[in-house]
Amino acid sequence: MKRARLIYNPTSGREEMRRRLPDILQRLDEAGIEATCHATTGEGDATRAAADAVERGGYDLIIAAGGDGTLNEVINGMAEKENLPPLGYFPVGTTNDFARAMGIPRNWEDCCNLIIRGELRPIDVGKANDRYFVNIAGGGKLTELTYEVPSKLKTMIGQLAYYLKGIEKMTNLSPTELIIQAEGQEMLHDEFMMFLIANTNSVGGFEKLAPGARIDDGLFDVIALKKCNLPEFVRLVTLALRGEHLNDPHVVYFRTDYMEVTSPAHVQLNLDGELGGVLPATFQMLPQHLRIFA
Ligand SMILES: Nc1ncnc2c1ncn2[C@@H]1O[C@H](COP(=O)(O)OP(=O)(O)OP(=O)(O)O)[C@@H](O)[C@H]1O
Repeated sequence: MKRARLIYNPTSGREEMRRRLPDILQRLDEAGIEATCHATTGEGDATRAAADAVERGGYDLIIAAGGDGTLNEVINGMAEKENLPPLGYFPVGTTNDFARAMGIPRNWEDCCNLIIRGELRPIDVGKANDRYFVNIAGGGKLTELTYEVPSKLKTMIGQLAYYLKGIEKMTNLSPTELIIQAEGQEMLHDEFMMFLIANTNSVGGFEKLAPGARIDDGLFDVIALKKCNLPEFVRLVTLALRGEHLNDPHVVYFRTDYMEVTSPAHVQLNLDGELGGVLPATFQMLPQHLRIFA
């Protein structure tokens, strides 16, 4: 028997794990994986549970079940440790950017099969100051959308909640002064609507925002949007839906494995859709730091 630690957020998405847990445990058990469970109780709990599991040892794999927030917390609990077991993931959140980028299915049975089959893929992990992210880091007014959507609203209406909040945000857009210094790039000092540091090509449901980003290439794809007005912004969103925004003069795009961002303003950081501290920040790539069933 293999031993797994399953860390799940019972409130994720439409509270799917609450209903599916017995089926999942049964399916894994039939395939020789005995899982013990930890239901998260609030912010930071998945990080503690994952760190505990790695420290205690004896687990052949760790499984995270929840949205991008839960996955991010589990990775934060694991990333600092040695001898990391591989990670499985049940994407039961609202947006599930990471799962989309990795081709991890939403259906619980397919997810179980992926873990049972045991095929592993190495993934890059980004480090922003002392926290970790796998999908995306960012800052600027536009990126504040993700953590302003209340959890109850997400449970009720799913992804629509983000769009509603986005429309509300667009009416009071304001730029932020940023200084961006990246390895191998000229220093940028300008007013930006936002900056994004992508590790995968799936960001906020936009599959083509960072079309060249690869999870295992050891590089961040950095996209920064310079100050623009509302009509310009709407035009850029339309271009971004088609993946044709990177050559626009308002858009700065490059790849790097290390960068520093500072600002005279108070700028909150967004890491995988959750609050992740404030600027100044250094962003460092940890190439192929984790292995995931995918
Ligand atoms: N029992 C709980 N009750 C309320 N919040 C919780 C609980 N357990 C964990 N959380 C918090 O909920 C946050 C968001 O959860 P998660 O990302 O799993 O789901 P989601 O918000 O539905 O999906 P997505 O992030 O894809 O929008 C987590 O980062 C965690 O801090």
